[in-house]
Amino acid sequence: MTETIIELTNVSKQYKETTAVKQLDLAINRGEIFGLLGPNGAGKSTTIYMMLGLTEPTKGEVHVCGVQATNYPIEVKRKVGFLPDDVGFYEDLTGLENLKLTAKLNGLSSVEAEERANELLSQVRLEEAKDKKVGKYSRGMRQRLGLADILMKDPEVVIMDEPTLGIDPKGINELLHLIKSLSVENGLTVLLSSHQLHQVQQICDRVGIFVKGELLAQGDIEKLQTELLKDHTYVYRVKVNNADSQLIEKLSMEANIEQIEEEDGFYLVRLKNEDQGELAQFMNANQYQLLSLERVSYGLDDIYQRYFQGGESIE
Ligand SMILES: Nc1ncnc2c1ncn2[C@@H]1O[C@H](COP(=O)(O)OP(=O)(O)OP(=O)(O)O)[C@@H](O)[C@H]1O
Repeated sequence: MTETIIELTNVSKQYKETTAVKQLDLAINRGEIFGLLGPNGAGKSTTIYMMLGLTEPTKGEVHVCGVQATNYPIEVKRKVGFLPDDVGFYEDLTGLENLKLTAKLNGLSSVEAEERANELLSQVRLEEAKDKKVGKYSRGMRQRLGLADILMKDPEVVIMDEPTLGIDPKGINELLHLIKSLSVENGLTVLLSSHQLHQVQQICDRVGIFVKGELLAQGDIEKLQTELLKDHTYVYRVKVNNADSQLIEKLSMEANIEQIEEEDGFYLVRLKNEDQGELAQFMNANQYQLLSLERVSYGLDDIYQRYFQGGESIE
């Protein structure tokens, strides 16, 4: 049976004139990896801070592990591990020494701390670097140590804000696979934010697409594909020999035309249905010489790049 572990109900966050998050309903299930996907400024960090009880929603309710996050942030902190942008470690101490300190702060004895720290270092694949000073770690290694640090308190949920930022491609792959295996092995619920579709696509069970504070679509990648691609099924790339300034205006008055834009000397025309014959007829009737007419097939990545990455919302 699925159990909701993070639940946002009609949540909005207003900063003066900026609406950072708008009427957000979101339910994340225990054990799943959920990706908050969206361009910069979409409202991902604000949403995460509200889940952690670090900022108060202007409207709506946030529950995490059954706790009302806004009123009980300390309770939430006990159950949720948060990996911030850059975890503050003692740079002059080794990875192992840093983790042992965290373990002791969590109430473990010296012997237990040593044992648990070593266990976690091997889980995050840092055994070989455990005696190296953290100041010498790469960003990817720091993030992995950060994960070990939050796993020390056995959290039910791990939340990460853009965890792969500033890491090289190999490090990104290692971190993403590590997140996936930690979630599977420990039954951890993971929420991570990212502006990179191909990253969340690799490991997330479900993804929510955020644009300008609104969750425009959510579901597994397959569902997102279907939902987002359905609006982009009938797109044609058209080349006209004698195009003039009136072409777009005239064409947009045709019944079957949903949208038209110019790109690199071509027209990209989105039709309401498959009837491309109407397009050819229009050109003929208006004395435009059609040089080419071809169907464009989009992938999810194309749509994300085109309509979301730039911060525009889909029509
Ligand atoms: N403390 C604040 N005061 C005023 N406006 C804010 C504050 N925090 C965020 N905002 C605004 O709210 C909107 C959402 O920001 P948020 O940081 O949540 O987006 P994001 O998706 O996490 O983007 P990024 O990846 O750039 O952090 C932005 O327009 C931002 O400028």
